[in-house]
Parts: sequence; structure tokens; C-alpha cells
Amino acid sequence: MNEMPEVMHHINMRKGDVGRYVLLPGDPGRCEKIAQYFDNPQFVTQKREYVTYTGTLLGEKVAVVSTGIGCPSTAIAVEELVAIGADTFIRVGTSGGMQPELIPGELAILTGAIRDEGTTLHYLPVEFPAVADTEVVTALREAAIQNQCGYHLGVSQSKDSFYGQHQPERMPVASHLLERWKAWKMGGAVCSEMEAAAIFILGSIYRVRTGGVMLIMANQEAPGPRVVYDDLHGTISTAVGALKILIERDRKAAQAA
Ligand SMILES: O=P(O)(O)O[C@H]1O[C@H](CO)[C@@H](O)[C@H]1O
Ligand SMILES: O=c1cc[nH]c(=O)[nH]1
Repeated sequence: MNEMPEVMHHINMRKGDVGRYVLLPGDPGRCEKIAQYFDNPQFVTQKREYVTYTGTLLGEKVAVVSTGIGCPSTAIAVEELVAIGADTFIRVGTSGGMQPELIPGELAILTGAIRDEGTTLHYLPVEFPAVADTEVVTALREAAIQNQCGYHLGVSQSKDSFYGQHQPERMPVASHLLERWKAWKMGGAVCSEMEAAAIFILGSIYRVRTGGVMLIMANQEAPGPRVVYDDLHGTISTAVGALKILIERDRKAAQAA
């Protein structure tokens, strides 16, 4: 087996560059905006789709690292971040709503993800569920309530094809995609996005804490207005609030130990 290099090949960082707590948006352009919610925000590095800023919350080092689109690049980010010492990850993303009652602008706090993608099959058989960490889910829910954000708890569909979600009819495998979408809906999936399954499966394997909070931009099951892509204040505040809750709880647990 090849050892991990000292400087990680893709994220371009080494031990000490980030702390334990990391936010993971897909879009590299969202990192600077998220970092503004930290104290002492600082740009660290950029390589390919991986942009990193660090800062502090309650005096603790935190980071935001973009994953790019999809599970392949996300799995690489999580692998390399775990190798340099991170152990708590929250995906901060956008998604499409999958249940008629969801209102664009509300949040989906993920308890798990449907593994409708190929990357995690390189890690665990498909029967293994992609689940979020209970402590992270609880912290996200508390933070959403503190921020007065409407939210729904549930599973996302983590898929490989954005256009397979939005224009399934034009795909040669249309009937397959439509039938499976119907099944995900009947099973109660709340939203569709592209990275959570990889984060959750790697979290299980490496015994690190993972979760995700997704802005519901539009509802595919109840067409109506979309929220603007840039309007992520509630989503980011909820993720940052959850990190603060986890930092405080971790400190108390360390003192009690
Ligand atoms: O909002 P982000 O985190 O970029 O994520 C969502 O947006 C992208 C698709 O437009 C996919 O990466 C999907 O998961
Ligand atoms: O509908 C959507 C919105 C954001 N990201 C997705 O993958 N799907």
C-alpha cells in the first residue's frame, strides 16, 4: 500500500493546515462567502476544485473546503482531510426538493443519503447505508431552530447525473430513472443532491462525524418559484451554528473525561 504523502496531492495541505471541524460546500465559489462567518478568516490554498479557507469559532480552528461536483471528487477531499486530522464534517449545499410539502428556501437536514452513485461502491457494498452522525444531525437541528429556519429531516438522493434528475425524459434510460425517482419519493426522500453519500460512507469507514444541511432551491414535485442560488444565509448560519454547538459539547466532554 502506498503511504499518504506529507502534502496531500489534491487538497494541497498537510497536517496542521486545518483543525478538526470542516464545512464542505460543493461550489468552490461558496468558500469565501462561508469563511466570512468565521472569526479571522484566511485563504489557505486552491488546487483544482479544492479551495480552502480557515478561521476560528469560539477560539477553535475551523475550515471550509470545497468538494467540487459529485462523489468522486468529494471522496478525495474527505480522504485527504481525514489524513491531515479532520474528524467532523458538515456538507453545506443546495438541492432540489422531492416532497410536495417542501417550500423553496427551507432546509433539508440529512439523516442519510441514497447511494444512487458509483463512488461509494468502491468502498462498501450497496447494502451498507450512508448515514449521518446523530450528534451532527442534532446540532444542525438545534442551530436551524436558533436561526428560525424552516427545516425537514430526511434522506437525500445522492446521484451522479444532474441532468438525469432534471431532464430524465431525454435520457436513453428514461424509464429506469423515472421509476427509481418515484421509488425515492415514495420512500420519503426529501431532496436531491450529489455529494452526501460519499461523505457519509467515508465517515462510517474512518469513524469520523458527518452531516449535511441543504438549501431546498426549488421543488420538483410542486413547481413554483425557485430561491436564488446566492441566498444561502440560513443554510450557512445553520452549519456554522452547528459547529459552535459541537465545539462546546466536545469541550465539555473533554473536561468531564
Ligand atoms: O450546492 P452544491 O454544494 O454545489 O451542490 C449541488 O449543486 C451541484 C449541482 O448543481 C451539485 O454539486 C449538487 O450536489
Ligand atoms: O435540483 C438540484 C439543485 C441543486 N443540486 C442538485 O443536484 N439538484
